[in-house]
Amino acid sequence: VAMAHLAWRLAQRWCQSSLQVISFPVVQLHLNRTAMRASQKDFENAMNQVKLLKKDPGNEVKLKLYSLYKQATEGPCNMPKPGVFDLINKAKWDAWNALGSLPKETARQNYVDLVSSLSSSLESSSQVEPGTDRKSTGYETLMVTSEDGITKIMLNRPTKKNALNVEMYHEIMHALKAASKDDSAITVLTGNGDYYSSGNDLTNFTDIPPGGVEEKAKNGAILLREFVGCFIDFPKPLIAVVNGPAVGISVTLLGLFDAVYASDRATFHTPFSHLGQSPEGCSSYTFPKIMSPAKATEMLVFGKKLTAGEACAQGLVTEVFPDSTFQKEVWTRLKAFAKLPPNAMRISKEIIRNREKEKLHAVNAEECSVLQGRWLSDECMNAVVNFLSRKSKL
Ligand SMILES: CCCCCC/C=C/C(=O)SCCNC(=O)CCNC(=O)[C@H](O)C(C)(C)COP(=O)(O)OP(=O)(O)OC[C@H]1O[C@@H](n2cnc3c(N)ncnc32)[C@H](O)[C@@H]1OP(=O)(O)O
Repeated sequence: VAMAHLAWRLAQRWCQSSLQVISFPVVQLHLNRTAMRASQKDFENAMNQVKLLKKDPGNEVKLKLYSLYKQATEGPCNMPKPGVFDLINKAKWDAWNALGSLPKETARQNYVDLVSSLSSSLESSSQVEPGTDRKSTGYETLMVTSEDGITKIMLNRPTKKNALNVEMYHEIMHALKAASKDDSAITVLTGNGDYYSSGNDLTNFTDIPPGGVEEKAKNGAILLREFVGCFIDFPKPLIAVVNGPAVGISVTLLGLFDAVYASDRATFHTPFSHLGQSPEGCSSYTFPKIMSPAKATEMLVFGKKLTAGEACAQGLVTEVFPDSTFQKEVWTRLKAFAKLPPNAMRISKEIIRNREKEKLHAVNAEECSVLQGRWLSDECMNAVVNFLSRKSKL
């Protein structure tokens, strides 16, 4: 009842503000309007043009762009309809669904035409030369780039401290799968803005499906297991560039990375007991191994927050850098790593990880099953309600 009440209050608030946060599909390159039928290149150029618009075209246009983009890339909407309280995703779903069986080619052309009309009415900030970088397309919660042998996956919800919403979980899995197959030598995860990540987006708990909270918890456990599984199985060196504070699942996952570089501004906090929850990301296994059972207990059970220096002393962080030189020093180092023979790095990682893989998957399954129960507990529900009704922060 408390959750439903809260969700309703959130819905009322979001009615006024939610559409402000609908983000654009992204990509690159500039517009070519010579062909009658829009080519894939025209489409990509148009997507980049959208990204460069200086002025916000308004929610209605953004929804139109979103729906045409989805129709052009995925065809008719066959996603389940989001719940009534999930206002942003429902607005997006409605717009996409309204396009019915519009052919992909027509959607692509309409997208290009719409962007063209916007570009002439709204000044764009700059032109990006074709092919100057390799930003990946279509992510709403991430910025993914690939250059110098490094695929960089940047969490990109800075106004929400890079909290992981359901879409971000899916996009990270997608980006990791793509990175595992691309020609980069190493993969980096980092955050945009002042936080690395504030962990699970606590509003994930408010969108209750028709099957109720039990179904929500079950779906959450399935998603979490698949998500963590992607980190367990990732085949290339995976490096975390922890640019600021990290909370919850963004901390626990660090035990599955091959190296962790942190700014001295970063902190590491897993307040699971405070939230009525329990450890995930295989941390119930990796943390005691990395830092001793007692130190792991201080973090995972008592919620002790570590500074970057402390996390380094405990072995969770590989090296700490002053914030003022963090990016420069870390990326210089990463570029040097990326020049090493990629197959040798991959095979060396494999031989290290293979010893543990089965165990890690078993731990992941158990943690998800325990968490599924925790999410249904009063302790957890009260903690989430308190955060969302602004009664508490970490
Ligand atoms: C499929 C499900 C898998 C679940 C896996 C299990 C994972 C577990 C975890 O990760 S547990 C950790 C959960 N995270 C938290 O409890 C953090 C909650 N956030 C905070 O305590 C604070 O926001 C803060 C300390 C991170 C930052 O505080 P402050 O600097 O004062 O900023 P704001 O609080 O004003 O935050 C700005 C803006 O971001 C929103 N926000 C921040 N973190 C989260 C979050 N985790 N979930 C949802 N929203 C978050 C915050 O509400 C503000 O939004 P607003 O501007 O008010 O719209």
